[in-house]
Amino acid sequence: MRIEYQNVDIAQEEHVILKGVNFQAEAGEFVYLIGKVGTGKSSLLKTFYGELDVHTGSARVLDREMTKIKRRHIPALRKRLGIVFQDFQLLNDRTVRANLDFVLKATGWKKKKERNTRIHEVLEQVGMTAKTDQMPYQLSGGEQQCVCIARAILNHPDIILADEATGNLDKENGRRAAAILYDISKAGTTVVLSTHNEELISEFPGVVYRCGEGRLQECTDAYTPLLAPDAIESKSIEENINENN
Ligand SMILES: Nc1ncnc2c1ncn2[C@@H]1O[C@H](COP(=O)(O)OP(=O)(O)OP(=O)(O)O)[C@@H](O)[C@H]1O
Repeated sequence: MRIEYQNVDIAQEEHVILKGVNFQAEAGEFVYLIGKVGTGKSSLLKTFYGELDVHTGSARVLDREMTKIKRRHIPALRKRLGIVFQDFQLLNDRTVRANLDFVLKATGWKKKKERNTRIHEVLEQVGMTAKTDQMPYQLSGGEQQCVCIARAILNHPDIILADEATGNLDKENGRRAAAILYDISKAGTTVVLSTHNEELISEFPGVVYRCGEGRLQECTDAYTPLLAPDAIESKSIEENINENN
């Protein structure tokens, strides 16, 4: 198991946002975190990369117990995670290549030739090699998000955490970002994607967790009727939609 939480409370300051969280994600799994604004999706993701502390229950991320992790061990953990934010956070004063090179240099890639090869590989994976020497502001939002995904996969992370990675994008670009993340998960990386766009779930099926009313609940099965043609035939679409809400 790459992430395994048992009975973990997620709190902001003194206020518990999610109580008794149980959450699991394995290698190669595509996991959705869904739920209304302010229900705790980002807070939960932040605990996975040590941005928000947890103190209760058992909270394993890779080989670390997050309730006991020391500050000094967090950078090593983060090297094994790829993090994709909604607001891109690319460095606007340098090209796509230089953005990616910056991360490689900071994570110990000494040889320029190897860095360039890796940059080419990740940009190819997200379909962005044509934009290698462009500045971020010369790219569309969707293209910038693809570069962010490329940046997140540079060091072959075990887990990708994507917080509303499709949220600022129009429908087609959101779909494109989700498709890239989905392919990455099929190659063995665990992907956890928080999203408001529940339409993605039918196209890119995965494990679904819903945040709401201070709890996190797995509800993958609630989506199976929408995915299985037999189940859809035996019920009206309205019935399926009502069931899933
Ligand atoms: N730094 C903070 N300090 C105090 N409270 C916070 C902080 N960040 C978030 N919160 C509160 O925690 C709750 C959960 O916020 P969180 O950002 O995790 O929700 P979310 O489900 O990710 O929302 P969204 O869909 O808008 O991103 C909200 O009530 C929010 O006001």
